[in-house]
Amino acid sequence: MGEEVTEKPVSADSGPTDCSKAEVNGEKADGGVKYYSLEDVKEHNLSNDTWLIIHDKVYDITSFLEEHPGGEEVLLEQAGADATESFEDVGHSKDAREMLESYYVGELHMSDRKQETTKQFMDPMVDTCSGGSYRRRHVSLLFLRTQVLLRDFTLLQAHLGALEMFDQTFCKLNTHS
Ligand code: HEM
Repeated sequence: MGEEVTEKPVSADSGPTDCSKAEVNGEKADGGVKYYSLEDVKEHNLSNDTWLIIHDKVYDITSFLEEHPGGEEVLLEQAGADATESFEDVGHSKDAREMLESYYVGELHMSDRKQETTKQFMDPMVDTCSGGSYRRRHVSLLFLRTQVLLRDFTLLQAHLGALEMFDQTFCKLNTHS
């Protein structure tokens, strides 16, 4: 293990035009972005060659293992795999997210991406790529909507009460006249 990824740059005329057509094994699509398949990433599961996938991005974190404040072990457990969930479960800081950039090597191939993750990327409500924050946002939105509905319902009840009072007063006036 620990072998190099074969990088075969694609020439402009023969190369794929979008990442869904890009071939695997670190092949470049237009724009110079490299795409790796899940199988490619799996090969980098050693302590001297450690890759991770977080939010469909591929990171070579070999040099970071010893620096990780959460310890080397937790990273090695995820070596060569998708660590998005564990990364988000810990609730890493903004600093930790920014650190990721230094280890970026490419993108996970479109065909290996999970539906849910792709949806998070496309959802304009999401300002981070965090699955946790996606869920939290939806729960709080649901909470807000329930509050609005309850408020509307209370207003409606008050409105109906007022109408009833108006009707009663009007009827009394009519009976007296
Ligand atoms: C390459 C990706 C990662 C980076 C750059 C990173 C970075 C960091 C940083 C900077 C901290 C300090 C606290 C903070 O600022 O949030 C931290 C803490 C931690 N990380 Fe990571 N981390 C990565 C991946 C992971 C993964 C995949 C796991 C779990 C499997 C993990 C588990 C932890 C834990 C448990 C702590 C807490 C340590 C503590 O508070 O005692 N990290 N990480």
